[in-house]
Amino acid sequence: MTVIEVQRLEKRYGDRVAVRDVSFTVERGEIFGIIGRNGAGKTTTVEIVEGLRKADGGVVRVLGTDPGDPAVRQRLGVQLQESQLPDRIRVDEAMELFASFYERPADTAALLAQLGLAEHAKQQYKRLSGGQKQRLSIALSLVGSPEIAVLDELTTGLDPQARRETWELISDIRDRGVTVLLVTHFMDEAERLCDRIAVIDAGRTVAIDTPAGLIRRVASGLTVTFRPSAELPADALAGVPGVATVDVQGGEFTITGTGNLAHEISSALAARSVVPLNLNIVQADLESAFVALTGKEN
Ligand SMILES: Nc1ncnc2c1ncn2[C@@H]1O[C@H](COP(=O)(O)OP(=O)(O)OP(=O)(O)O)[C@@H](O)[C@H]1O
Repeated sequence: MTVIEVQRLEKRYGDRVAVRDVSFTVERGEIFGIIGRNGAGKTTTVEIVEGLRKADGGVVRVLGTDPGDPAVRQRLGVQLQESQLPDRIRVDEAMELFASFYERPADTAALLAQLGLAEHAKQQYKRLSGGQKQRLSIALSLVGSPEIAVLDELTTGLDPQARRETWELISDIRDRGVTVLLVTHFMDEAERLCDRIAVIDAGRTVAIDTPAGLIRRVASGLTVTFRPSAELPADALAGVPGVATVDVQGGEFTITGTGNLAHEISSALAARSVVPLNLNIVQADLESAFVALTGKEN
């Protein structure tokens, strides 16, 4: 069942076009990611889904109705940006305050416990660590027992351990039946967490697929680099099985392709009595797919 539908969305700020043509649908129970580099239009898109901004063109439906509809807002959990809570508010006070906005609030003490914040309930917001603040912002987004949680740049500023813990938390939220719309510019986060991903570039959706599907779409699964131990013509490996492209820069060969690429290359080199020095084999990941799809480093 589709819970969010975005078709040909457009949004301008004055002369600046922030969103040109964004379309995607989110199905109930999935973690749907939106990835793109800074300024691609991700936040503008989700703020329209949240009912915080109005679209200039296109169609947006959330749970079958307009995103601004108060009944929809009751069913949607939105993550606050860090600066939006007063320094002195206590964790439990923030939870009670946000719970009061909802008709069907969750048990705030149980939610704090689930997010590992029970022992910080009486602490002031300003005294929390970055990871604790982030967990509180997730707790606040869940306080209304939402069907959909919209999380924007979830792990920015967290250390690797806190990032991993946050990822587990998001998986848990999904396992409890909440649909998650996740905005991120971290490729590892998207690859690890999301069931499907929309890639947004310069205000347009350029691809929508599973992480594995996006990776498969980019031509080659493997990249092999090495320096030959002896003179090797640039076209020496062109006909080797699995080889898609060969590039030589400053004596270093970079070969993309599929299949048993490293073995095939080593055999071809051995036949010429050449040894591959500094041999490196890299499996394609979402980062490389993203670069191939958008033509830019993130
Ligand atoms: N309130 C605003 N007024 C004017 N321009 C804006 C406003 N908000 C965003 N923009 C511009 O719209 C474009 C898209 O911004 P948006 O924040 O949606 O992108 P983003 O993909 O979320 O980027 P980031 O990852 O940096 O948050 C950018 O060029 C941005 O400068």
